[in-house]
Amino acid sequence: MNSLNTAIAFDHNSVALDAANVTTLPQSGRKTQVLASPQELRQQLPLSAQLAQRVQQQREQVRAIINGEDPRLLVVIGPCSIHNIAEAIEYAERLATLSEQVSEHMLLAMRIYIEKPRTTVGWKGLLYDPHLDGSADMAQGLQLSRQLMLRMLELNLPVTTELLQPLAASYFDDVLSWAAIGARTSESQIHREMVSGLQLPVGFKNGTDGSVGIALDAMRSAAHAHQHFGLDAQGRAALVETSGNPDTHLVLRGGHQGPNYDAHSIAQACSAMRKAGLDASLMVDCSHANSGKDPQLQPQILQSVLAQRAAGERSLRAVMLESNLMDGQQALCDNLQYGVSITDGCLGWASTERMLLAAAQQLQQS
Ligand SMILES: O=C[C@H](O)[C@H](O)COP(=O)(O)O
Ligand SMILES: C=C(OP(=O)(O)O)C(=O)O
Repeated sequence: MNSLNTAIAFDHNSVALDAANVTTLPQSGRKTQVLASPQELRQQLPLSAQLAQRVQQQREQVRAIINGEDPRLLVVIGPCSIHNIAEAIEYAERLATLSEQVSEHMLLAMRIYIEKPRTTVGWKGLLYDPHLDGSADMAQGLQLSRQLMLRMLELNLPVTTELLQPLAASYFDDVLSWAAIGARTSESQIHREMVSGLQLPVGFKNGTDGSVGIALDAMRSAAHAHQHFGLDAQGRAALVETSGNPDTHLVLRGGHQGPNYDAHSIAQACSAMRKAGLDASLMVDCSHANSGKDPQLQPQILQSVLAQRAAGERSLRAVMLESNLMDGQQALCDNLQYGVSITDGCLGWASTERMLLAAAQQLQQS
């Protein structure tokens, strides 16, 4: 077992799994193990009243930016995925310091991405496999993920993530200030239903093929009340009733045809949103298909967003950036380099800091 995420200061007593917790349904081909319920995890790792108030304030700030009432730029930034808790905390401490320096012009929120949607197969994230060795210790994945998010709140950083597995959302949604629905799931009714029950701002990404329409349909669906299948607080199968989420927006992340952050693509997206009766509120993802997965291109994509804002484009309210302690990416192996992503390539800290300080100055002048 890789000891990467066991030798840290968090105390993480995994929920003991005994034979009674392991079941195989007849003729199903599936073995199941019982995990802590959302309520149990929240009781074990509670959000204090003080931090709960902080989350409410962070959500209000994100909402105000997304709805165009606060002129600052929302910057959702951090590693493509979290695989090492100590590295994530070091990154967060640096980001928290930088956040204070740029707060007049930008709201920095950290990516705590614990679930990764894979094109085919691959490591699926801290939640699923915290030891990085296929042992799938999800009991510990749940604990480590929530502990890390609480630590981010103590550092005064808004916590953001991609909500990939709808059944996992209630383990974490009380601590989040913003969430993404990824390119591979924006078209999914199940994800739209989940978003309709969240009390936080959510960005729907355009599809991997570049289609923006699916994200706009998603926003309209998520604004509605739904009844759907899900979990209750005790982790039992439940009918879930939601009231609709009005705080959603579009995330442009490029597609198979190339980037979609240029002025023409932005104008097209805004016009489609208005035609659909939606507020034209956009985040540009400077990574993924907008950068062709070259992390070093992210500063120039951010520059394009800033130039468009300076030229009067008011729909550009947020950006996403993939950044880590060190540049680049590495394959998952036994001898990992410190601070380097094991999923998509990231911009290293030195370039990240330079980029954001320069951006803050530009925003001041515009
Ligand atoms: O953001 C991360 C990746 O782009 C996404 O998880 C898909 O990764 P994959 O194509 O390497 O599976
Ligand atoms: C997987 C991600 O993005 P996308 O859904 O755009 O591929 C991500 O932001 O980590």
